Amino acid sequence: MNQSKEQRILNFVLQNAVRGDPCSVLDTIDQYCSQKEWAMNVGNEKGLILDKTVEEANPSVALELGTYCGYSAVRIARVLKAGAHLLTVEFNPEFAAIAKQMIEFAGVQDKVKLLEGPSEEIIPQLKKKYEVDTVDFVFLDHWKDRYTPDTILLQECNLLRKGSVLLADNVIVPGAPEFLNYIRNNPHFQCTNYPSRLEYMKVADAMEKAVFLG
Ligand SMILES: Nc1ncc2ncn(CCCCCNC(=O)c3cc(-c4ccc(F)cc4)cc(O)c3O)c2n1
Ligand SMILES: [Mg+2]
Repeated sequence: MNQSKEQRILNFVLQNAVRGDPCSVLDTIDQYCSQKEWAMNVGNEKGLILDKTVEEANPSVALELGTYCGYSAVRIARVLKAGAHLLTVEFNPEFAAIAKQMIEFAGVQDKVKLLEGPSEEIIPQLKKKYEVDTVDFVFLDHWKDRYTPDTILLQECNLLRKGSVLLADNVIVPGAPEFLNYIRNNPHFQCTNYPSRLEYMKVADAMEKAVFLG
């Protein structure tokens, strides 16, 4: 059975990156995906925006929707303060298995909890099943038409607090026009747009930050 692209990315990391060194894992994924096979990791350019946003938010509890191969989970976990943790949600079992190995190889497994299932099922379970009070930071990188319903669901489940930071990937490509319309016209959120490039391509993309005002 021939390998998937995601398996090839993981194998390239296992053979070329330094175990326990998150930066070398990120650099190795970026090297493979820019030189060999494109993949939908947030990448290094938008990754720098992600780094700065996470560092500024300095979250105790972070949530990621759409783990994929674990690139942004490693990216986020490596800048979390002691005792903080990331919950990352992935519904594709093959991607979840790849991401689990990627996170462990990078050595950030103690900071990351990978939850398998669709966001719409996991979010309502966060308080009772995963003992979450509120989330301080959310990275939206899953189905682009789930950004709005899941932002509403987070509010309905009382998972946001005054100052919670949402950061959405791909608001230009593939695009999340309905989310931009919702969040920019919602008085409970303060929005900022960060123009950038689509990962590994000379194509414009952007990230949108939205701070919950309570
Ligand atoms: N509800 C739920 N709950 C949990 C879940 N876990 C996974 N999923 C499904 C996520 C499916 C992948 C989402 N990501 C993207 O589609 C994506 C695409 C591109 C892209 C592609 C082709 C181009 F030509 C240009 C750009 C670039 C990106 O950076 C992207 O992030 C879930 N859904
Ligand atoms: Mg993305």
